Amino acid sequence: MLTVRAPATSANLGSGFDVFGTALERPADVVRVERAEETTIEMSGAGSEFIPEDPEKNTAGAVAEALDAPARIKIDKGVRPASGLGSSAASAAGAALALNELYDRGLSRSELVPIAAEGEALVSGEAHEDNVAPALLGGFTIAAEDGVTCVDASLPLVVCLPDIVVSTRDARRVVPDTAAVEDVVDTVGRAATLTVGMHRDDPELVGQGMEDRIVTPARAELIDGYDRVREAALEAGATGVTVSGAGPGVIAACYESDRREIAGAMLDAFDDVGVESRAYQTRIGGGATIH
Ligand SMILES: Nc1ncnc2c1ncn2[C@@H]1O[C@H](COP(=O)(O)OP(=O)(O)OP(=O)(O)O)[C@@H](O)[C@H]1O
Ligand SMILES: N[C@@H](CCO)C(=O)O
Repeated sequence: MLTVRAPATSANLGSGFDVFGTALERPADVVRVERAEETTIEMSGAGSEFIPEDPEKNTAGAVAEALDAPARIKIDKGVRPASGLGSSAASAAGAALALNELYDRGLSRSELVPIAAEGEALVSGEAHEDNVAPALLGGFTIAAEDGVTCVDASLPLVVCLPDIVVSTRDARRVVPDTAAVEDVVDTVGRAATLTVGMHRDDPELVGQGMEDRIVTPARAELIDGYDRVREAALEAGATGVTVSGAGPGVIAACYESDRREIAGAMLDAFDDVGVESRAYQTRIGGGATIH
């Protein structure tokens, strides 16, 4: 079978709601495909018992449909669903790259972004591209109306995933409909700072740019212990902390030398509020790869 490894991703990064995303070096989904008369999906791995194998309800199935590429698809989940680590997007991006190759469709990775986003539309109601873009292209991505821009960054990160489920669909319901002009001005400044920080692989600038007054405060309410975990990470040396994607994952930017201490502090802080969690010491990585 043709095999693709598709990385977890972290969307928004605070100031870039529905626009910014980064590929993570780990964890990842492994998607295997072979030609078939009709699409079937077999799931295994992290949280796979909660993911429908019906192609009409699975992000990989939506991609097979969009590419008119029926296949037997096997997905080994490294990324638990409803995590804020782009679980649904990893399978969609992996399937898009794999089926494009299997059927010789000849589409570029950029052209596959809107196709993989069909999978996101299936599960969250909107075809936002901020997870599938980095999952396909790697690095730090800016998914805007006019297309995706990619920066080849490799900043160290810690992502802590509590044993809480927050679905993207639910987390989108708490996003405010309006924002005060001064908050929009603050967001523009922070988003610009973060973008420069990514170009320079500068943890301080990226950390400053991860602050957000508009979407993150509403989402933080859905994550038990968020404020405590954020404080603990900052005290341990994180340069910025925010909700990863729609949550419940929490992401910290940092220097490599502080990663281990930050991971421990975040785990302890979740533990203090009675929530089990696991931490990934990772960095911004590349996009999906064919094996
Ligand atoms: N192949 C798939 N992998 C993961 N989740 C899937 C897949 N197909 C369908 N789903 C469904 O998508 C939902 C998980 O997607 P959701 O967007 O809520 O989480 P996420 O991708 O981990 O988070 P985020 O987008 O915030 O990073 C679950 O309801 C799950 O059953
Ligand atoms: N930008 C999306 C990412 C989650 O899939 C959100 O925050 O809702």
